[in-house]
Amino acid sequence: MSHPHRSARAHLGARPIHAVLLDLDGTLIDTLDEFELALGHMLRSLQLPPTTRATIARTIGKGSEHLVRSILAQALAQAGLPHDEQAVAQRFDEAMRLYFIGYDSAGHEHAKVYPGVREGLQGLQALGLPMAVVTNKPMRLARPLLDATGLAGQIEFLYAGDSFARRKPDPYPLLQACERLGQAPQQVLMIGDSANDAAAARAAGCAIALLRYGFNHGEPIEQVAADGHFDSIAQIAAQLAAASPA
Ligand SMILES: O=C(O)COP(=O)(O)O
Ligand SMILES: [Mg+2]
Repeated sequence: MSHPHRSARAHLGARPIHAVLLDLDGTLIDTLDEFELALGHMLRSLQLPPTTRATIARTIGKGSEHLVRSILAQALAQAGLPHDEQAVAQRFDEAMRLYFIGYDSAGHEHAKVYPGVREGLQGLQALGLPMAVVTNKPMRLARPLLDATGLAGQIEFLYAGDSFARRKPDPYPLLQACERLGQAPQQVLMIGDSANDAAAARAAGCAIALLRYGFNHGEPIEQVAADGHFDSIAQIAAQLAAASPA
């Protein structure tokens, strides 16, 4: 589904916006509880010490392999076990398997859609903007989450962390999404919560709006250059609408 001939009704500053790409974790949905349950199951099963929510929040955003590898290395270190690359590699496949089992059994009742998301997506839809999700989360975790929260109905499609060989901060998935939406990247707005999203958007030539409530690898999001920093997606929709010519 593409909308290439519609004239722009939405603007961010002087830039006409014809479509929107959305990050998932930390942008649409607060998934910290699910991550905590899944990693808790993984660590308990491996008889390793638990991690903390703050550590998880700092480590989310670069895909499941990165998350599992980092948490595994830290838990091994904490247990006084070897935690070099080789030691981690030895347990990695089993850890991933346990992580997915933990994630599946966590269910989606813990997933919290952030305030202003449903209203914001409706506002963007009302401006005639087609939307797609571009996440680093693997498809088998991302798809059920969008279905369970009812957000799937508002987007055209989902590209996940394993949809392509390259993922954010590489611009490739964003460029593929722009092409499928039939829009030049310069007229597409990425909405995200991290430096990873911003780097991918910049490299793709997209505009980038960053949310203050997500997980920016534990760093203050204001430090990441963007076309705007916002408190909610509803606020972004309002700004795009306000800047639109009548
Ligand atoms: O699963 C992750 O690491 C992050 O996913 P995101 O790209 O939706 O923030
Ligand atoms: Mg994110």
